[in-house]
Amino acid sequence: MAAQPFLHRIRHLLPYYRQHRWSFAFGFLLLAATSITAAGVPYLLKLATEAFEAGADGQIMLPYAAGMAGLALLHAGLRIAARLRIFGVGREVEYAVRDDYHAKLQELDAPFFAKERVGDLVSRGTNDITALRMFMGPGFLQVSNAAMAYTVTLPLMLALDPMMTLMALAPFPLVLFSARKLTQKLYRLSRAVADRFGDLSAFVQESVAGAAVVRAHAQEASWRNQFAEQSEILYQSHLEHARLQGLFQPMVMFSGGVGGWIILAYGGHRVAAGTLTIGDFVAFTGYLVLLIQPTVGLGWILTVMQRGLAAIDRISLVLNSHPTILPPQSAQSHKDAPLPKQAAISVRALNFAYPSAPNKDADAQSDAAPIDPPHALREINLEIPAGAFVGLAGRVGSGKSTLLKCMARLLPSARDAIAIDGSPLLDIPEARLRKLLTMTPQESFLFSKSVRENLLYGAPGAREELAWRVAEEAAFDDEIRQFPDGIESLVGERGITLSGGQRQRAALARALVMDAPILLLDDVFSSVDAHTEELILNKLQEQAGQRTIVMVCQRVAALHRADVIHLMEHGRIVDSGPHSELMARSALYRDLHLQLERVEALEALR
Ligand SMILES: Nc1ncnc2c1ncn2[C@@H]1O[C@H](COP(=O)(O)OP(=O)(O)OP(=O)(O)O)[C@@H](O)[C@H]1O
Repeated sequence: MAAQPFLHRIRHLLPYYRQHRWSFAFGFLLLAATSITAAGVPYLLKLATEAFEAGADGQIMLPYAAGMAGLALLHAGLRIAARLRIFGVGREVEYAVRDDYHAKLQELDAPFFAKERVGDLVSRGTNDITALRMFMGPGFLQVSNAAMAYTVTLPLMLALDPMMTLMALAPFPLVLFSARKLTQKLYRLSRAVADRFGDLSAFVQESVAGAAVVRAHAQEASWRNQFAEQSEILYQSHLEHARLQGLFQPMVMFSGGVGGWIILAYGGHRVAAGTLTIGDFVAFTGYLVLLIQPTVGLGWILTVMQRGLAAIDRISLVLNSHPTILPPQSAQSHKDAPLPKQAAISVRALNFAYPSAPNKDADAQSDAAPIDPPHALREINLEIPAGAFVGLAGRVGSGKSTLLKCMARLLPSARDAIAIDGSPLLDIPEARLRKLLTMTPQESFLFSKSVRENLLYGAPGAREELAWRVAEEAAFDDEIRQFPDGIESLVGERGITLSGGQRQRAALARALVMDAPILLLDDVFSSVDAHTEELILNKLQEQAGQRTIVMVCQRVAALHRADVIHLMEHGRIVDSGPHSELMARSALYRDLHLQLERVEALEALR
């Protein structure tokens, strides 16, 4: 990564630079004016000294003093304006990159999130974007400042005395040489700090999300030790980074100091010998001081730039990622077509394998042949007529959820593998697909908003009556009435203030709001008692024939009601038929049924 050309690495930033190019150019002009006004002060000092030498009285100093004060004021004003302009652009770019980063996260799909850690993604979106702003704002300002200071001051110094200029700058090549040498190391350490910070954020995120599990297994001490270990690694990375930075900064200051000593020794000797006027000597010293500040800042600039580049590389990993399911090319034909009341689904020779998890020892085993991940779905063929009530049954891990996710286009499939009403699933525009089909996943995720906002999530402008209607269909309305603030009660982050069964019914009601012709339900009754489940199924069955329902279910009562049940085993559909037929001919189904009945009988005893 570090070897990639600079422009290639910052290519994501170029459009933002382009967008603000006039602001940057104006900021740059202001900086140029700042450097010119700064260089004016030593020149006035030279004139004043020369006038003094020529025997002028104190009165004649006044215009010089006033000129210097005026220049200093102008200099301060210009510098403030330049900083405001360039820092402002840095903030604007930070805002836009953060927006794009968030939009990209919304666009990416399940396979991307399967390999990334939430905490690390948060760290990229916060910490790294802040580093990026430092790169774009203060970093850019200091680089431009140094460039302008050298461009304006060096010719003035050379015009005064080329030999003395060369002597004063003699230590600087050493600084530039060491800066070049240190850059790569500084990048490596900056990247390590950012990566370790990402690791720690991911750990903290997991700690918070799994706090109850940690406590339930009495693992607090071990978890604390693991945190301390991660924290120590980050601390060491910071320390190593600071050591390098600490080495460089004094070195630059020392070189600047050496330049000053040379001027004093050599310049003083020249003044004494009468080959240099005191005025030129004073001006020369003033110019050198103007160069020392940006040169001393070089250590800081290098750090900010390398940290910024590390941040760009980390953010680019996300911005360069693409969803595995690409938006359809032939969206036009669907654009204005009315939604059907019901829709049929056909699945042909569908195969699916999850991508294998990244191998931590990949480098060590680079010669080993990659292991093909096992297929989660194999040769699935299904015809689900419009308005059908279909059940999917099978042992744990047999592929039921994967099949539903493929149907909902949350996981990728071959172009001709799944069709809705004859149209390939991949050709249906996203907005239309989400109106055509709603899926309620196994883990019901709720937002930290009110119950009403959660239920109406898919129809934000809808009236409260709709929320109550779907809540009733999901047998959730009575409980909502008992909440302290009724339908306006907050559900807490991820629905933490609700029971598992309440969360499931809230998620089901949220899906019902969409009123889609196809409803895909992934085990939404697992935490709901048998009586409540019965109520919901009755409601759903009242709509039988009106919408197509495909339901993964572990409950006997639900399976009894399905028109047809597809029985899955090891990613295949091994049998299909209504409950009675499967009971008569499938040992696997009878076995499963028996297990489910036992579980339900135990639940009834509780
Ligand atoms: N994100 C994933 N990455 C890799 N493998 C996965 C992933 N999700 C599921 N699998 C694997 O795919 C197979 C099918 O899983 P799936 O969740 O579809 O089963 P299921 O029948 O729905 O199980 P359950 O009844 O427990 O929900 C399993 O072997 C599982 O380990």
